[in-house]
Amino acid sequence: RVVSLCLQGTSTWSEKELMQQSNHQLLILPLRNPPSLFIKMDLDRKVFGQHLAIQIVLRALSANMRSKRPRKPLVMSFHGWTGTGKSFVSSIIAENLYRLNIPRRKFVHHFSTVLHFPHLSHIHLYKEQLQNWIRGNVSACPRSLFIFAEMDQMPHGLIDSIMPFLGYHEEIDGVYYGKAIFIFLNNAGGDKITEIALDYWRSLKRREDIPVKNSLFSLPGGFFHSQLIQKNLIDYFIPFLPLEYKHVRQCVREELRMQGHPEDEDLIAEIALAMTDYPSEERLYSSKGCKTVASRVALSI
Ligand SMILES: Nc1ncnc2c1ncn2[C@@H]1O[C@H](COP(=O)(O)OP(=O)(O)OP(=O)(O)O)[C@@H](O)[C@H]1O
Repeated sequence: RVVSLCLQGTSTWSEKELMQQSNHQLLILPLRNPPSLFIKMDLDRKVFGQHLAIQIVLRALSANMRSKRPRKPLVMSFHGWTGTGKSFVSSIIAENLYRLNIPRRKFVHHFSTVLHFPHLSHIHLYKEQLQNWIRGNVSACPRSLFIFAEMDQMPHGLIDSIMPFLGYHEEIDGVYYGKAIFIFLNNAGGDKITEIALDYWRSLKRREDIPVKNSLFSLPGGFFHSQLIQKNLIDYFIPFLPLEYKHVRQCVREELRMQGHPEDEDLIAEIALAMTDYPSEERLYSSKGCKTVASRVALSI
């Protein structure tokens, strides 16, 4: 009966009231607005070692959501080593933007370069499909969230094809894009971020003291040759720091809890120690972040 769902506005309908509306063609669902309190609680509780990323994400979201009619869509680019929480944070954002437990596939669109755009020779087709997908979904639901994984492997021409949607336009062919949110996930820049974190550590400074405005965020290489950068369409470059022993311990503890096992301190220390492998001398960071924690816990129990 619910033909189309859409997330909009600041309505405070209850779930029951929403269900009563469900015979309408278009069901407008309330967004969490302002979202920052809920997201902040979730990010602070679930994400370890990423104070910088959390801080910037929260500022970015509240700036965008505060405005009734943002002048451009919010575009954030997450950078960092594998397993540091880029996808995790984007799913927390997705979960928190919407108040109800309704399938999020209507509003949250995930693209994986490897999965969705595997053949370079089909790039013209992909461009058209991608533009149509974005246009169609934003015209149905202005507050749509688009998450692009493995952005650094995406063919440049393809990224550039979504450029018109990311800029300052009142409307394009009758569609307003200012409420859409785009998140790009990248490993590009991860080594540089680690280098800076390491410098801080070596000069006995706390990583929490790395300022938000740091040169590390003018990141090089990979998809940065794209027009997205040259045209300044990315609003925030968000660094994900490499995870330390204590963060991996937190991930292991959380994983044990999730898998319903007691918190075995020896096992927590053993897994975290085995995973902290970089640099080879100091063994300060986990080069896989928390990515393999779940399987290691499953294997060890
Ligand atoms: N900072 C973190 N705090 C808590 N858990 C984390 C963190 N980073 C990673 N994890 C855990 O590890 C899993 C894998 O991390 P995630 O997929 O977010 O990494 P990623 O940075 O997106 O990696 P990749 O670059 O390989 O895609 C998450 O689902 C989460 O359970």
